[in-house]
Amino acid sequence: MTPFIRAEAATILRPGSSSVVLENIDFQIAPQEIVTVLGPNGSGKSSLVRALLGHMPLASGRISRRADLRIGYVPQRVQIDTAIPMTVRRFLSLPRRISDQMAAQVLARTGVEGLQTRQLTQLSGGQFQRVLLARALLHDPNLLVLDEPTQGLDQPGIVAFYKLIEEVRGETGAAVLMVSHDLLVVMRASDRVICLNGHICCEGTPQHVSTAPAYRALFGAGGDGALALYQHRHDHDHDHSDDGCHGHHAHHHSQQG
Ligand SMILES: Nc1ncnc2c1ncn2[C@@H]1O[C@H](COP(=O)(O)OP(=O)(O)OP(=O)(O)O)[C@@H](O)[C@H]1O
Repeated sequence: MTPFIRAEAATILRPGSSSVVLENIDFQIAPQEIVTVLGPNGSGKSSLVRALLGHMPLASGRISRRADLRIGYVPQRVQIDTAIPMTVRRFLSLPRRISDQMAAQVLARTGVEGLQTRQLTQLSGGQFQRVLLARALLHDPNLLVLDEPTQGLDQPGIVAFYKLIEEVRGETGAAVLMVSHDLLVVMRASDRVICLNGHICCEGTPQHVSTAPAYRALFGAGGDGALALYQHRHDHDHDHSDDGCHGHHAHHHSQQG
C-alpha cells in the first residue's frame, strides 16, 4: 500500500537558519497506522511533523505526500486572541463554513456535545483539546496529525483522549501521527513508535522501542510494568518490515547523551 507520507533521507533545517534540526530522516506512515513520535524537548518532534506537512524547509532529501491525502491537524499551540470573542461554533467554521448539523455531530463524536455557544476561553483544558480534535475531524481526513494533543490534561483525561483517538481510527480508518510526551499511555495506542533526538534513535513496536538501549538512554529504563498494562491489542495487520532499532545507531551524533 502506498504510504500517505514518505520521507527519504530528509535533513530539516531550523527556519531562517542553516542549522540542522533533524538529520537523515527516513519515515513513512501507511493508511490506518497509529504512529507516535517521542523525544526530549527540542529533539525536533514538531519540526518533523511540520516538515512532513510541507511547512518546513529541507536541506536535502525528499518528502512525498499521496495525492489523495486529507490531513486533519491539531497543532501544538493554538493562539487564541482573548480580545476577540469566539464561540466553539464559530471556531469550527474557520476557515471553512460548516452546517449546524455537522458541528453538532462532530462535537458529539468527541464527547463535548452542546458546547456550541461556549466561548473558547471558557473551556477546560480537556474540553478545548476535544474541540480541537473535533475541528480536525471535519472534512473527512484520512490522516490525523496531532502535536501533543494531551497537554494540560490529567492522567484520566489523557487515557480517555487516547481511547477516543483509537475509536476514531477504528470508525474512520484514518491514520494517526502523534507527537507526545506521555510515554506510557501513548504506547498503548500506537502501532509504531519513533524515538527522536536530532535523528531517529530508534523505532519499532512500542514493546520493541521500550527495551531498546537508545530509548532507555533517553527516557530511563522504568515503566515496563505500566507498559504491560497498556499493551495494545492488534486486530489488524501492519507491515512491520521496518520494525527494528536499526542502522541509525551506527551514526554518531553529538546531540545524543
Ligand atoms: N520557528 C523556529 N525558529 C527557530 N528555531 C526553531 C523554530 N522552531 C523550532 N526551532 C528549534 O528547532 C529545534 C527543534 O524544535 P522542535 O519544536 O521541533 O522540538 P520538539 O521536539 O517539538 O520540542 P518540544 O518537546 O519542546 O515541543 C529546537 O532547537 C528549537 O529551538
